[in-house]
Amino acid sequence: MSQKPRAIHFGAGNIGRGFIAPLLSKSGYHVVFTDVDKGIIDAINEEHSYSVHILDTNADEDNEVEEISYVKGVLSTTDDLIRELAHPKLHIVTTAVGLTVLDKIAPTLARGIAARRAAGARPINIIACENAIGATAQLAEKVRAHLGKEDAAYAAEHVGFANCSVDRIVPPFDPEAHDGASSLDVGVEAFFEWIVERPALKGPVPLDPPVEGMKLADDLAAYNERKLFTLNAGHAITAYLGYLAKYSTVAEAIGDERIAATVRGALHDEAGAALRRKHRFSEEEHGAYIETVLTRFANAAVHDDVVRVGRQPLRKLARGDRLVGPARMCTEYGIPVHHLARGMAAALLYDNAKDEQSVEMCKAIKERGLAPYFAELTGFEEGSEVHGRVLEEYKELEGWKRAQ
Ligand SMILES: NC(=O)C1=CN([C@@H]2O[C@H](COP(=O)(O)OP(=O)(O)OC[C@H]3O[C@@H](n4cnc5c(N)ncnc54)[C@H](O)[C@@H]3O)[C@@H](O)[C@H]2O)C=CC1
Ligand SMILES: O=P(O)(O)OC[C@H]1O[C@](O)(CO)[C@@H](O)[C@@H]1O
Repeated sequence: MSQKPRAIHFGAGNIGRGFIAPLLSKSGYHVVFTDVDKGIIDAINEEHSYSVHILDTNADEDNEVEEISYVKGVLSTTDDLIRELAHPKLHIVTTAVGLTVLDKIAPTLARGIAARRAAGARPINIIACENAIGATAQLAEKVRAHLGKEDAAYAAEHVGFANCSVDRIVPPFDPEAHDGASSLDVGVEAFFEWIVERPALKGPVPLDPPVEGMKLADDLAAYNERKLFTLNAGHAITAYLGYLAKYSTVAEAIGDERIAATVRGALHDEAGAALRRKHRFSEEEHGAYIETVLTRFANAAVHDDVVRVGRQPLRKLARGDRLVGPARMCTEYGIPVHHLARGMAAALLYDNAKDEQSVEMCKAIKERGLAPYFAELTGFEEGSEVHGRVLEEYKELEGWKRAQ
């Protein structure tokens, strides 16, 4: 039996296989993937390895390939997973399943924690690598709801729930377009950033062994907001405007000067101005961060569909999320929002019959009216400046839609 420290990763999808597991594996952890998808788990247990293709027109070297080996898979619906969660060599549990799935994995994690208490096992850290501020805190609350009193007391002492900011663009990968690639392979951009909340970690800090590429921060909130309100905000605006203008990928959409101007304005003059005020990022440093983000969007080597980046518009229009979040921050600092208003309007026009949230949103706008619905969704009251501007932008963008 391997004496390596172990990591369990929930969600053997793009970000799991393409970002988190590779860092853990390269740092000396034996990675155990768990997923509801039996096809992926069976493939992992047949191959025990796969390749990460670095696809980046911005990188010095194109088509670099990293081999990830010695991985295994466990179906998340079986008791094998509880045995894995109770393993004495388990150090870390990560997730990349989607924010809305955290509810579903919480009872399993609670059972795993109870089994660790019964076995007197070592401390572990749980990190939810989802696109949201405080995703791990949300998971922790859901897990605690399933713990008895003694298990909760054990968890408080021995289980770290650390929030993080997770940034790497990993769209679905087409193995057929790459010689010799397998169905488990993934295609990623070269850039990555994983920042974890240091004060929440249990046991040795940095982790033992340290995870190469995992940065630790005492003030995660600043990095979290910087990422969500820059990369994700700009990405979402590019995707929604790109969809309206009938582009299929983010790289194509950002190549349209009308879209690029809106994204630049939203990131530099609005979200960026508010982030600099709140978190004291220097103009030079934050400007460079935004420019890197824009260069990443233009990377045509990763084929990133606007419908992937725009998926679930209601989650993206939630109050603390990537569009409304920075707009609210702007209003707190008296910064007018023109470009972000256009981005929110484009999100409200996202009409994709294959996306459940888009269907729900379009139906609600039709039945309840745009003005009250937008106010209810975002908290921007009817009659407020932002509300009025979003309505104006919506009307103008309807013209884009008709023009196609
Ligand atoms: N793909 C990307 O570029 C990035 C994604 N993220 C975040 O990472 C998370 C995952 O995104 P992707 O990897 O793109 O999605 P994905 O769809 O490729 O992977 C999610 C995986 O979770 C599995 N899953 C679903 N329900 C499950 C359950 N109950 N138990 C165990 N596994 C389950 C799915 O079968 C799938 O394999 C999302 O929160 C996303 O916002 C964050 C940064 C980058
Ligand atoms: O994964 P979500 O939250 O649906 O949003 C897509 C976003 O996530 C990413 O995949 C990575 O941060 C971005 O490409 C994009 O902004």
